[in-house]
Amino acid sequence: MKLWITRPMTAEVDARARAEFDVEIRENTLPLTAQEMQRALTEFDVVVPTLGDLFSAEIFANAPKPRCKLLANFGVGYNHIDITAAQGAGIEVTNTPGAVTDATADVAMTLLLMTARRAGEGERLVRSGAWQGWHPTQMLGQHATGKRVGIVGMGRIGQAIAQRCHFGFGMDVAYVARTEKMLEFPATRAESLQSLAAEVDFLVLAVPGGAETRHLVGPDVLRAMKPSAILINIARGEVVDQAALIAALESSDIAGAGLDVYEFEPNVPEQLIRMENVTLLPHLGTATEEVRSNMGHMALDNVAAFWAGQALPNPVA
Ligand SMILES: NC(=O)C1=CN([C@@H]2O[C@H](COP(=O)(O)OP(=O)(O)OC[C@H]3O[C@@H](n4cnc5c(N)ncnc54)[C@H](O)[C@@H]3O)[C@@H](O)[C@H]2O)C=CC1
Ligand SMILES: O=C(O)C(=O)CO
Repeated sequence: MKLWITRPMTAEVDARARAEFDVEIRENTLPLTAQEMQRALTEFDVVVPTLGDLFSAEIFANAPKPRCKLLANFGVGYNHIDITAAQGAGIEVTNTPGAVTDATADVAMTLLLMTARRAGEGERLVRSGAWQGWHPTQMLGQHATGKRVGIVGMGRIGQAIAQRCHFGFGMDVAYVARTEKMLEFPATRAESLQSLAAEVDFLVLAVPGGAETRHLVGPDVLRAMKPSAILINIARGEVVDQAALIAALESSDIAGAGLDVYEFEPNVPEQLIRMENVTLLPHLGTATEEVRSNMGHMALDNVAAFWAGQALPNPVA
């Protein structure tokens, strides 16, 4: 079996891959080009892609009889792969659920606290040398403890965020979901995203990306939010209509935003970069050595199961 790992992984994952498989590890850290995706489908039996590798229907259509039989995605989000087209081409897809959950929830809390407490702005002030010292009304932010948080996408990460908000910060938790969730702490299911947006201090996005959630948060939802509210997005950039978000921030319809992901990643609009009330992180959700190793092992477990003819541990859809 020929395996292609499309980015360098942590040392332990690379070492395991080399020990267990006939593997080529691509040195480049940028997304695959269309030509490389064709190569992935025609020259390898199994490929480990990741976010940014846009395996569109067109890519699969251009490789009608692919050698590749498994895309073992590195990451839980798989909105960059057209699953229907992959399956139509006889290619299975797996992902890495669970390995990412706590780290991504931690980054959601980082963004929430940094934005509410103006931590990025404060850091920039200290580094600039312009800080003139403490005084009672210096850089007043928003108190987070005891406030109301609304979670959009009450899955693994959404629930881990809700848990942190409830147990760590005594927040009131509300959410939108198709079904009521059985949780170990109190949380209210809102009737709609619009009504949730209207009643919370922090609106946190944790839904998968893809056509179904594209621009889920647009002008209507942003207008419904309180002027004091903060939007947090750790999901996917396109879940938010970025132009509408910029407009809402510019007209003070909302108080701020904490973003780990962007609609046209890694392109971040100048307007957002200029705003002091926006915290901007470079898609750091799972960026720890431990978590990236766990994700890599999970992807390789799927590869190994596939090659042994066993049931795939983490098939998507
Ligand atoms: N910033 C980062 O580095 C990371 C971002 N992510 C993103 O987070 C997403 C969620 O991951 P998990 O929690 O593991 O997935 P999950 O599948 O456990 O949870 C997603 C939840 O969203 C719900 N949902 C889907 N559409 C919805 C809608 N329109 N309204 C309300 N709820 C909706 C689903 O029913 C599910 O409960 C991933 O798909 C990925 O895009 C994941 C890991 C790291
Ligand atoms: O797992 C994902 O979906 C990510 O965004 C990065 O870990």
